[in-house]
Amino acid sequence: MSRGLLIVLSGPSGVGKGTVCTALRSRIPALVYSVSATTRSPRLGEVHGVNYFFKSRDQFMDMIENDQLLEYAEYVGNYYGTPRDFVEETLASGKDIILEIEVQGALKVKEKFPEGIFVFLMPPSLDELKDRIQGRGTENQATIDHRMSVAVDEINLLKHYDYAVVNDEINLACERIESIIIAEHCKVRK
Ligand SMILES: Nc1nc2c(ncn2[C@@H]2O[C@H](COP(=O)(O)OP(=O)(O)O)[C@@H](O)[C@H]2O)c(=O)[nH]1
Ligand SMILES: Nc1ncnc2c1ncn2[C@@H]1O[C@H](COP(=O)(O)OP(=O)(O)O)[C@@H](O)[C@H]1O
Repeated sequence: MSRGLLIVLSGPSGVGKGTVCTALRSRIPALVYSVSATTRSPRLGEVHGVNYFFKSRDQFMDMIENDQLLEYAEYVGNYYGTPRDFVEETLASGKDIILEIEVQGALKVKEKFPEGIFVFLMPPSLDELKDRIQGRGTENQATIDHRMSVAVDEINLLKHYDYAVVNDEINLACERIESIIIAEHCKVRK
C-alpha cells in the first residue's frame, strides 16, 4: 500500500485556513485532520480533542521533552504543536492528512517531510485580511495588530511553498486545493 499524502495548509492568521479546512474536509471526507496541541485558552464553542488538545504550559513542555511533537512554534504568546505519532500512523495507513499550521511550523515540517505538499493560503489583500481578523471578533486590538505584523513577515516566506492559493471565495479556494490533491495523487514520483 502506498503512503498517504502529507498536506500542509498554512498562511497568515485570519486568512481563512480554519474555514477552508473545514469546507475541504466536508468535500473530501477521507481527508484526515491533524488536531494540534496548544497552550492557548479555548474559544467559545471549541472542544478539547476536536479543535485542539488544550494543554498547560507544563504539559506542553513535557510533550516537547518526550519528543511527541513533529514540530511546534510559539505564535503570538502561545505554543502550538503537531502530535507526531498520529501523523506517522495516518500516513503509514495510506490515508492523506492535512495540517493547518502557521508558517514557522510549516517550514520545520518541510525539513522532516520534504515530500509533503505545502500550500500557502493568500488573502486577496492586507486590508481584507485585517477586516477578516476583526470581523471574527475573537481577538483584542493589540493581538490583531501583532497578528497583522506577523502576517507581513509570513507572506514573505511564500517562496518556500509549492502552491499559493488565494482565498477570495471559500468554494473556489477549496476547489483549487482539491485539484492540487488530485494532481499530486497522479504525479509520477521519481
Ligand atoms: N506550528 C503550528 N502552528 C499551529 C498549529 N496548530 C495551529 N497552528 C497555527 O497557529 C496560529 C494561531 O491559531 P489560533 O490561535 O487557533 O488562531 P486562528 O487559526 O487564527 O483562528 C494559526 O496560524 C494556526 O494555523 C500547530 O500544531 N503547529
Ligand atoms: N473567502 C472568504 N471570504 C470572506 N470571509 C472569509 C473567507 N474565508 C474565511 N473568512 C472569514 O474570515 C475570518 C477568519 O477565518 P478563519 O478561518 O478563522 O482564519 P484562520 O484560521 O486563517 O485564522 C472568519 O470570520 C471567516 O468566516
